[in-house]
Amino acid sequence: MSDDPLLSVSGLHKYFTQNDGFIDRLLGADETVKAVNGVSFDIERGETLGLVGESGSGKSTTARSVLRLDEPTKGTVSYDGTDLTALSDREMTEMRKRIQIVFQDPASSLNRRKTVGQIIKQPMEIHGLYKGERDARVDELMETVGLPPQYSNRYPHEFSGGQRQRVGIARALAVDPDFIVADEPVSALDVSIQAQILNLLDDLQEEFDLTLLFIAHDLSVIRHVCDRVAVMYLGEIVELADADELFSNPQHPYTRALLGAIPQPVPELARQRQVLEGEVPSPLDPPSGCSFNPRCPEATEECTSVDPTLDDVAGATGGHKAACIHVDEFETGAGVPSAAQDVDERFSIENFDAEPTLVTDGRGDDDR
Ligand SMILES: Nc1ncnc2c1ncn2[C@@H]1O[C@H](COP(=O)(O)OP(=O)(O)OP(=O)(O)O)[C@@H](O)[C@H]1O
Repeated sequence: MSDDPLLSVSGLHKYFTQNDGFIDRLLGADETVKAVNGVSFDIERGETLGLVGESGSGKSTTARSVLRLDEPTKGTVSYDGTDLTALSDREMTEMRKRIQIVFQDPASSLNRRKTVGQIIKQPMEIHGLYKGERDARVDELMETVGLPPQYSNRYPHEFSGGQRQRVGIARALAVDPDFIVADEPVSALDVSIQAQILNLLDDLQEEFDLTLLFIAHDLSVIRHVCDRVAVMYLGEIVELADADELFSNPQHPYTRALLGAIPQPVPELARQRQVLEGEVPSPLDPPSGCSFNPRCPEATEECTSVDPTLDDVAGATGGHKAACIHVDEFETGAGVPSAAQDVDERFSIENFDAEPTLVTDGRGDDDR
């Protein structure tokens, strides 16, 4: 870690208060959803940090709180030395030129009534950028993301799912940001199209010197694009490591279980894997002690009362941390023997060079 990360998140909390009904409010019966509960991480310039975990673990809320799309309850978010949580709304709007987001579902995140050209142009208009050159810039951005510029006057429904996500990426690039949050950018897409979009993001990162926070629930996707990975469970980071280290030497039982969920073609290895049973508990009523203990195959009595902190893994390199009181008792590198190899095969290079085909029949569903 350098002393000068682009993004530094410290002690971030986001609690939602639920008191839906009139009676609840009258009785003061608030219920607190601890969606993000004390998360800290840095992202270096030019780095891609992956945030992974099951649905409901708090990944999107972490990203939204970093961008102040949800106001953080507590904690600091330092971006290039500026504490975002202390900025006025006007200052934050100004800062959003530098920080953009790509959403999961391009179908719902693009305005159906606007042409893709208008959609890509809009951030430039909001921020008063590229006056007089916006049309030319739309064409250039469409080319950059692999879409023919002559289709800029078409509507989102005339494009396929993968192409719509390219439009979402072009929109994010329009204001020339240096940091992009990609919130499950390929989850809604077919696997072969996922590879194209991941490859595009890889290329763009290099071309535009981007720093990325990449959110996914699928470790295979994370493996392909991320330099480092933070594993989230019930609002907390339970493991943080370089991507190679995480895949070859997973420490937290939750990470091991997530790795075990990656499809395993070798029957012998498939039998060895840990199965993750049950669901993420409600953040309205988290378990005491380690929040993973009710589902953890390694849990002991102590785990029901001791809340583990995210500590350095003994003997590991590259800032590998895990939040588990039993971590030093586990066998090193004993996660899922060929998980890394499976993932590499799934996103093999053959999947990467397919040219996008534009949908011209108006259905726009050929590559989802
Ligand atoms: N606006 C909100 N009001 C109340 N609870 C919320 C709100 N937004 C999120 N939550 C809750 O916070 C928890 C974390 O949700 P979040 O969407 O951040 O998880 P996630 O890991 O991104 O999952 P997913 O992949 O399904 O989006 C969930 O229990 C969710 O129901």
